[in-house]
Amino acid sequence: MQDNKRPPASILFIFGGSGDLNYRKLTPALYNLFLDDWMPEQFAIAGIGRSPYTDEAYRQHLLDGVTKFSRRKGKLNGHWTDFSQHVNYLQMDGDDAEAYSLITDLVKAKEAEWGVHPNVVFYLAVAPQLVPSIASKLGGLNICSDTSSTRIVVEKPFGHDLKSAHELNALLTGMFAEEQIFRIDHYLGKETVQNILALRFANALFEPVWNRNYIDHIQITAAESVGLEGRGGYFEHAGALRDMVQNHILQILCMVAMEAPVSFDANEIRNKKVDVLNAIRRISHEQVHDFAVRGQYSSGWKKGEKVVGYREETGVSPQSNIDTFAAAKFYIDNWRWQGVPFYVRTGKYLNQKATHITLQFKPAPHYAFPNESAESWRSNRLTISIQPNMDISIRFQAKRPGQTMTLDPVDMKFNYEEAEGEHAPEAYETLLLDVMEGDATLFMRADQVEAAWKVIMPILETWENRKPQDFPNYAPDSWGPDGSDALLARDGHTWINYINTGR
Ligand SMILES: NC(=O)C1=CN([C@@H]2O[C@H](COP(=O)(O)OP(=O)(O)OC[C@H]3O[C@@H](n4cnc5c(N)ncnc54)[C@H](OP(=O)(O)O)[C@@H]3O)[C@@H](O)[C@H]2O)C=CC1
Ligand SMILES: O=C1O[C@H](COP(=O)(O)O)[C@@H](O)[C@H](O)[C@H]1O
Repeated sequence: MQDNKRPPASILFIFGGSGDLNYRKLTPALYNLFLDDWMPEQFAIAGIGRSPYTDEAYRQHLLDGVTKFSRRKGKLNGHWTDFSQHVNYLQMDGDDAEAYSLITDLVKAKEAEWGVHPNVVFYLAVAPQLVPSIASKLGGLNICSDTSSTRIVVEKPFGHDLKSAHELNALLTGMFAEEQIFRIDHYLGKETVQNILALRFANALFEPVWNRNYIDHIQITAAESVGLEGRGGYFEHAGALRDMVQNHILQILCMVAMEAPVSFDANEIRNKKVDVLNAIRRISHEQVHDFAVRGQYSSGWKKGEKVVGYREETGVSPQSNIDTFAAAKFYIDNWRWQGVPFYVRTGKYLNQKATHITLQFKPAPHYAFPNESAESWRSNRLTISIQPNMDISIRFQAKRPGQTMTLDPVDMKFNYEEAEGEHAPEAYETLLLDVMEGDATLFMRADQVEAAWKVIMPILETWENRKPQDFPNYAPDSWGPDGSDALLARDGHTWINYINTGR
């Protein structure tokens, strides 16, 4: 057992307690924190929704989710009964102001029972249109004026565009202090994403070459092998650029490109990241065609199974112009990154589930190896695999054994799980623990969210106004539309598809 410093006494209210996110992610994460001894000594969890559940039926429903989705799978360690005694269900409509007395009553009861004033966390795992109504009612409760112990967690998507994100920020910051607001981007809770900071700033080895003098270009891929999984209704109002690039991919890009922080203070890290977003070159609507590519999948075959096209998915318009694939090229106009393109892409139904970052180094200044092709320099790169593999590998040229000076690309690899010998926590475990501890480092600040929207607005607006002539334009199991390859080919590059193919 680790010697954990547990958070103080806490009550978590989960709006959307009867929903999918809680079932699949939040409760499995909380239960894992409990098994790993990270939950507070005194804690209570109240799921909130309109659906009727008795406490017992609700706990049974959550156990089903834990059994299916916990990283521990079958090894649940038999402590569910202990854990579930801390869980209750509050049947209430978030739009009904009167019903909020259920919340204040529970806080008072726990305060009396525990003899301490607990931290109170309101987790809004509900559709975005419900957030303003619930947040305003919470903002009116006395407990929310205690800025040190009451927190509100807001799920993605944070706004639909720059204007709505700005309005939502105004509403939230009108009721809560910024330090009470935790805007989730679950990629920031992933171990391998956090490890980018350790790799860069805990080692003197990499930082000297981490700039325009040595790096030719950077690729960030967040490929998904799954399709919509019944989320067509949501995706029709989102698209891949909104769903993945505005948040997760731009946050990864910030981790790769930011300057060294002076400390791990939440605001210090977030200042450095927002500097990156503000330095991303704005592209005009006319330039979008040269800098971004969109795609939508057709029907076809996925690992031997017939799958329907996006336009045939439930909840999707047969004429839909929504992007299920997005790729873009960004430049960061600052001293470190001037002239270095950052290529990013994401898509549904692609060939692999693979999220990775590749830093392609420049050619050596003089290449005295006559047997090698002009392209050999491309073998010099560093790849950070975020998922499903969790590793960092450096590819470089080495001499092939024998009497001639012939080179082969070889990989030097660090595998996170092999090295650490234990299962890494899920992103939501890390983030929920941080919320209970009041550490906002891995959460988005208001200005970060808006700066990220500013980066993608020209692309979004252009795509919304100019309908694509060629949708659907990629097949399931592929790597996206031809235009995505053309985006890099124009600069003389190709996508590095999957680090484990050995290419
Ligand atoms: N599911 C996932 O994997 C992910 C989800 N998210 C985000 O999390 C949020 C929730 O998503 P998800 O769980 O999938 O959505 P669901 O549709 O599964 O759940 C919605 C929840 O909201 C509750 N709800 C709806 N109306 C009210 C109301 N008037 N008062 C109280 N509760 C209400 C529903 O409960 P009831 O019907 O009982 O009232 C239900 O619990 C969304 O913002 C989504 O984008 C983000 C990342 C991943
Ligand atoms: O936020 C989202 O992320 C998931 C991908 O998350 P991952 O942790 O499995 O990589 C994506 O499928 C979903 O569309 C999006 O809303």
